[in-house]
Amino acid sequence: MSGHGAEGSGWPASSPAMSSITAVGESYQKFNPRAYLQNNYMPPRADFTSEDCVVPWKLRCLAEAFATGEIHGHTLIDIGSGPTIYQLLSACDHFEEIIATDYLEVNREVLRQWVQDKMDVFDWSPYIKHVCKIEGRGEQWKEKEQKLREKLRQILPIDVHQPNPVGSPLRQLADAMVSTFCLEAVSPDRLSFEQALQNITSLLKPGGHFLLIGALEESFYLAGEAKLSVVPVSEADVKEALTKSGYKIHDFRSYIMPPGLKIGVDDVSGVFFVHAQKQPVV
Ligand SMILES: C[S@@+](CC[C@H](N)C(=O)[O-])C[C@H]1O[C@@H](n2cnc3c(N)ncnc32)[C@H](O)[C@@H]1O
Ligand SMILES: O=S(=O)(c1ccc2c(c1)CN[C@@H](CF)C2)N1CCSCC1
Repeated sequence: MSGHGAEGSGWPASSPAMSSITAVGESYQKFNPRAYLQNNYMPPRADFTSEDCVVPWKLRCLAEAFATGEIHGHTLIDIGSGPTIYQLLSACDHFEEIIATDYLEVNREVLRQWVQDKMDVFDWSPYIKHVCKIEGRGEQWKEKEQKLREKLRQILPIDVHQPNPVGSPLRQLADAMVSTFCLEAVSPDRLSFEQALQNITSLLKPGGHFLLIGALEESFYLAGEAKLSVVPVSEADVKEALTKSGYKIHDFRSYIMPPGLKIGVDDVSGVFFVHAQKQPVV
C-alpha cells in the first residue's frame, strides 16, 4: 500500500489537503527505524529507575487500563505500530490475536524479525521485565515475550488517511484498538488528524475500547535522516477529536516531559494517555 494515492481518501486528488498528506507520506520514506528506536527507547528516555520517569508512567497507564478487566476479546489492532512492541505487552494477556500495522515496510519487517526472534533485533527485555513487575503476577519475562510473539499474528500495511485504512475492511471488527504516537505524527493539520481518527474508528466494533497515547504540542521529530512534521495537539484538541468520532472518554492523563528528556530528537512537551470507548450508534 503506497498511501500516496488520492484514490478513495475522501479528498480531491489535487486538493491542498491531499497534497499535504502526500508530502507526509513522502517524508516517511527516509524514516530510519533503528535511529527512531535509539532516540526514544534507549537511555536517557528508557529510564526505569523511578516511577516518575516517562517509561514507567506510560507502561503503568497501559497496565492499569487492562487490569480493570473491561478491555478484552478476540482481536486487538495496533495502529501505526512502527518498530515497537512495548505498547502491546499488557494487552497480550487479554486477547487471542493481535494485529500490528504500519505504513512502512521497513517497520513491518522489524516487527516480523522480532516475532521470529531473529538476530540483531531490538532488546525489549527491560520493558518486558518492567511490565511483569508492575502487573505483579510473578510472570516470567520470557513467558510474556513468547506469549506476545505467539499472539502477534498479523502485521499489515495501513494508511490512516484512507477511509479503509487497511485496504479492505477487516474480516471482523477489532474488539479493541491501541495507537501510540501515530495520528499526530502523520497528520499535517488538525482536520486531517480528526479525519484519520474517524477512519481508524471504522476498524473498531461499537462498544470497543481504544487506548490512545501521543505527543502534546510537538511540531517535529527526527528518525535518522528523516525530519518528520507533527501537528501540535493539546489535551482539548485530543478530547474534541475523540468526541467528534463518537467516543466516551473514561480516563485522560498527561505527563509533562522533564527537561532532561528534551534531547533534541523532537520538541515534545508532554505525553497524553486516553482510555476511550466507541459509543454504539443509536
Ligand atoms: C512516531 S512513529 C510511532 C511508532 C510507535 N507506535 C511508537 O509508539 O513509538 C509513527 C508511525 O506512523 C507510521 N505512519 C506514517 N504514515 C502513516 C500513515 N499514513 N498511516 C499509518 N501509519 C503511518 C510511521 O511509519 C511510524 O511507524
Ligand atoms: O515519551 S517517550 O519518550 C516518546 C516516545 C516516542 C515518541 C516521543 C516520546 C515523542 N516524539 C514522538 C514522535 F512521534 C515519538 N517514551 C519513550 C520511552 S517509552 C514511553 C514513551
